[in-house]
Amino acid sequence: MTQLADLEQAIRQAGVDALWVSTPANVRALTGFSSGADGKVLVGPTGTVTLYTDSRYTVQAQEESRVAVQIARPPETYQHAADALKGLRVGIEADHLTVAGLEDLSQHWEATLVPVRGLIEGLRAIKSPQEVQAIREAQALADRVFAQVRPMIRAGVRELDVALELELGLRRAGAEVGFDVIVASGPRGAMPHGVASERVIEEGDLVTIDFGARLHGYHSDMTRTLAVGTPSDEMRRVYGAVLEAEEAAVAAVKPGVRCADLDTLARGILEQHGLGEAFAHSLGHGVGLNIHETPGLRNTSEDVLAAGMVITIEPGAYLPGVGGVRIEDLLLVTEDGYEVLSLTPKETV
Ligand SMILES: CSCC[C@H](N)C(=O)N1CCC[C@H]1C(=O)N[C@@H](C)C(=O)O
Repeated sequence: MTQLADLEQAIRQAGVDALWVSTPANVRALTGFSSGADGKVLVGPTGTVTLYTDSRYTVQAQEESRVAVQIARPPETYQHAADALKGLRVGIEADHLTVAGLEDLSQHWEATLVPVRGLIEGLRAIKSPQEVQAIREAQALADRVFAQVRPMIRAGVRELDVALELELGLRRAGAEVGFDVIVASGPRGAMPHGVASERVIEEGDLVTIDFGARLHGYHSDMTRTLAVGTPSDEMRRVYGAVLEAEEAAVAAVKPGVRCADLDTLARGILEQHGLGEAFAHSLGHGVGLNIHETPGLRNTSEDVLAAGMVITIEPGAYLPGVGGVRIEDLLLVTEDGYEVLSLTPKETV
């Protein structure tokens, strides 16, 4: 729910007079239209916001959109906007607009098209109370589903069946499945994005489960690594190291902290345990309409934490041929620190 005043200021700062929005999550954030992928938005030079979509969505757009709706298909969409944009500098979303899309706009508009990056994404990083509530509910629902499914995670069960139960649980509770469920057991745990396979979980395995709900468009995200039976001493040591890094990074979350510094903190702890090389991804990310959004908690990030951001902290260690561990919490950055939204307990391994 991006505020119009903030949007106008960001557009001015980007040095453009108007903005053509084609990124689905940005379309949704600006308008409330839930089929963002089938809509485009023009923020005009006077600050007027128009949602363009086609006649399949007439009723839906009228019900959902907070802004004026124009039903049209390209090329009428472009022609409709052309007069208002003559001679202006119009921002286009460089991270999303295709080369073909750029050609179409150039053909129809007598305007200077200026690539902009991350303009609306930056505004979306700070969530409104309503957005926080949607994420909170999505995570609470995911926590409940995890508790229901937990007893079936044992030796002899396929990863796919664990994923299916999680998906069914989310669906039954009224949510969507936020992303392909990761269930990575035994040596498959060495794959950070090891989506559930036909592998049968064995005694002594660690099992990494990373899943999320999507509710009213907003995601949750959480990872737990569980032990089935007694894992090797090596994997128990790795688990302890990842837990230490996770807890230290969570404890350091507060407004004003540089995301790059948080990544360095967690990475440093894993390095002390000889697992620096094994931490094969960034520490975390913002969560909202997209599963991965601003801020980026990685060592090259310029982002700084601010109250109202919803982020993950998810260090991991991945040992090819052996296994892996990841522990992830979902956090709201508050005025004086943080609130952990993912309430599923971490197990003793
Ligand atoms: C396909 S959505 C995966 C959600 C998951 N919680 C997640 O964000 N993961 C899993 C391990 C790595 C991490 C990830 O994909 N991080 C991105 C932001 C990166 O580039 O490091």
